[in-house]
Amino acid sequence: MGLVQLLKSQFLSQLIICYVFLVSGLIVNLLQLCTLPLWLVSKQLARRINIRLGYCISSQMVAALEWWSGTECTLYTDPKSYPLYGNENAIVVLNHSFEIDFLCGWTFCERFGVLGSSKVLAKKELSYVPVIGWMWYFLEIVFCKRKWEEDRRTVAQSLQNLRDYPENYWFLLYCEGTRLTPKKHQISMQVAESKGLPKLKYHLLPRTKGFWVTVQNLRGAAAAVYDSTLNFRNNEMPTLLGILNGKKYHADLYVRRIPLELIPEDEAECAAWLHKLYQEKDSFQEHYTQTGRFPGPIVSPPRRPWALINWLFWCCLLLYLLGLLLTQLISSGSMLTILASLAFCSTVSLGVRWMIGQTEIDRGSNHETCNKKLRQD
Ligand SMILES: CC/C=C\C/C=C\C/C=C\C/C=C\C/C=C\C/C=C\CCC(=O)SCCNC(=O)CCNC(=O)[C@H](O)C(C)(C)COP(=O)(O)OP(=O)(O)OC[C@H]1O[C@@H](n2cnc3c(N)ncnc32)[C@H](O)[C@@H]1OP(=O)(O)O
Ligand SMILES: CCCCCCCCCCCCCCCC(=O)OC[C@@H](O)COP(=O)(O)O
Repeated sequence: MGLVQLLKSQFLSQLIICYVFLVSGLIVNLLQLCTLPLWLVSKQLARRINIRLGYCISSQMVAALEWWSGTECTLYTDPKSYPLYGNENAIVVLNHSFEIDFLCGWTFCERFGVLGSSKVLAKKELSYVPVIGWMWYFLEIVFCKRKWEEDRRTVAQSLQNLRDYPENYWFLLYCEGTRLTPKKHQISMQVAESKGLPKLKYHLLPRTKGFWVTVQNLRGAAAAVYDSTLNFRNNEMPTLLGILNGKKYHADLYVRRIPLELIPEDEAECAAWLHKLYQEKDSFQEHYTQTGRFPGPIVSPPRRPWALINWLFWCCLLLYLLGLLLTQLISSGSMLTILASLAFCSTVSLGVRWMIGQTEIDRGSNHETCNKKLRQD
């Protein structure tokens, strides 16, 4: 193990990264809160400011992936579609099999200049996660309770609000609705069987309602669906803790651009279209397993320096302040202040560990396994 790798694997290095992320994140959340009155005066300006503030947070995680762990991301796509990426609104459909799939998504957003404005249909529980969840509130992220009776109205309304969004965005949709586990896969394939649908080997059966409502409400605002299939080389199952440890992974993403006009308007036809899409996605994963690559040419976008620059800025500022604080602490010699500082460090460490827990599949929800309709079936 080299010296740099040894440094990356040290608890202290990781604690510093977490401290910078948490403290800068809370500062940004506070600044976002301050933009609230501006929404009344100029909504579009408030949105543009929040895009940049949001970037300060999400790009730190991208920097950890790209610069700290050195993870490489390869894009397989049609060169004719490439110039459109980042220059139009799009709905991204991505497989939900890995703990850091969202982070790989963010990396591509960063490389195409839409990181600050990127959107997702996220479960409501994530809106309570400090820093990220609170940031999402100001970025008009669409939350769902995964209860269609309630979601059909709220999700449609939130999507309508995005129609006049001032900057290009990608709207991410995990149609599988939850992360893939063997148990969830088994149940999902029982549902497929009961509906007379072909079984999928690498995906859960897609939930079609969210996709339909998204396409219908963003028709005319989004130009295309980016069908995206992600996998990692060497059968790796990457984790956020691995990234913080400085472990390097290699992600491969296969993207097909499908103009939105090609997607049927009728709900049942749209659902059938999505099921067919997932059968195709399954065949791409099979191809990957067999050959170690996706079909089509590689057109990889380079990483940009902005995420690193933002990260270095926050590191310098917050480590300087921490240094000042520690110097005062040591010179004061007060036992109480020293104990309070230790308690602060432990809180940062535990707080971020809890946040990282949100990304862990083992701690995931039991959505699917406790689906009411399924139990009735
Ligand atoms: C060039 C580069 C391109 C791309 C780069 C890639 C990406 C970058 C893009 C953007 C990045 C942006 C942000 C990323 C950052 C962070 C994201 C992090 C995480 C957030 C993700 C989540 O939180 S995922 C969870 C929430 N999302 C969803 O659930 C979406 C999918 N779900 C739906 O659409 C649902 O339909 C619903 C939520 C709208 C409603 O759910 P509900 O459960 O109430 O309804 P159902 O859909 O289940 O309806 C009932 C029907 O389902 C059938 N059923 C029952 N059991 C199952 C089962 N196990 N599997 C499948 N189907 C089932 C049931 O029979 C009913 O059938 P009907 O025939 O009656 O419809
Ligand atoms: C700079 C690095 C600092 C690292 C610490 C940051 C930790 C913050 C992480 C919070 C990110 C929250 C995003 C979680 C995304 C996710 O994957 O959600 C799961 C859902 O889709 C589905 O949930 P489930 O039904 O449970 O599978």
